[in-house]
Amino acid sequence: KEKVEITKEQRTLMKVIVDAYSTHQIPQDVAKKLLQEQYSADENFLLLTEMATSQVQVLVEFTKNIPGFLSLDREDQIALLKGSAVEAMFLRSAQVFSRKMPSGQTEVLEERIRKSGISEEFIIPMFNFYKSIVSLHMVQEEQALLTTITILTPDRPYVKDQQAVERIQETMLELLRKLCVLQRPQEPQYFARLLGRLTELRTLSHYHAEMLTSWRTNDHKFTPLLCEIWDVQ
Ligand SMILES: Cc1cc(OCc2c(-c3c(Cl)cncc3Cl)noc2C(C)C)ccc1-c1ccc2c(C(=O)O)cn(C)c2c1
Repeated sequence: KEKVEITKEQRTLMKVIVDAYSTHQIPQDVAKKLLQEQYSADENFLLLTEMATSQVQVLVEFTKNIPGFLSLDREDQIALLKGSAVEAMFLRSAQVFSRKMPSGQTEVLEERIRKSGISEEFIIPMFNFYKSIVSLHMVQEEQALLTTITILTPDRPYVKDQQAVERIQETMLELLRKLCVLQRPQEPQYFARLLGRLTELRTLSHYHAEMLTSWRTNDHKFTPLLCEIWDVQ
């Protein structure tokens, strides 16, 4: 039986990442709007756009706290953020469905996503993904590390120094592997299941590109930040 233990520096790394992950959250006033605004498809789209914009700001702040990220080439930092934003946001929005948000916000959020002009062909895989994340019952350390690993994917478009990204990602993968072994000794495949979700995320981000196109053909507007990070308009 492999004797797994977390080293002191791994514990420090874990604390930095989890603190950053829990500190940067969507502001309450944005989340509260979920319950207030009325329910038209346009109103829902507008709210989701506002949440996505806020989520990107949260994501940028979180990423800056990933040890080693700011020492990467600046253009590579941008390429990693642009390449991973949708995947990180799907992970984060899935986690909203994992932990019940206060006062029925989760149900309202689901309704607003279902009624925001997204066609059924994308709604189905999106909510299947949410279910697959909920079923993992991830703890916060796992959520934070899985998001970090997604951001540090070396083979995103336009990344020049992939080795530098790989080195940091490997540190995070090793830490997550140990955590899984320690937290779930009865589930030896749990780490592999977590990484399997990253494959699902890639598929979702391809669907997402089509979602954006169909929204745009219906003349939906995005915010400047979303246009920049998603290369639309
Ligand atoms: C729930 C959602 C949706 C969202 O984007 C909404 C969108 C998406 C899209 C879709 Cl629908 C689903 N997943 C990922 C994408 Cl990126 N694609 O385009 C849009 C907009 C531009 C219409 C962005 C962010 C959140 C989100 C995330 C975290 C929290 C949170 C917490 O952490 O406590 C509390 N609240 C209310 C949250 C809301």
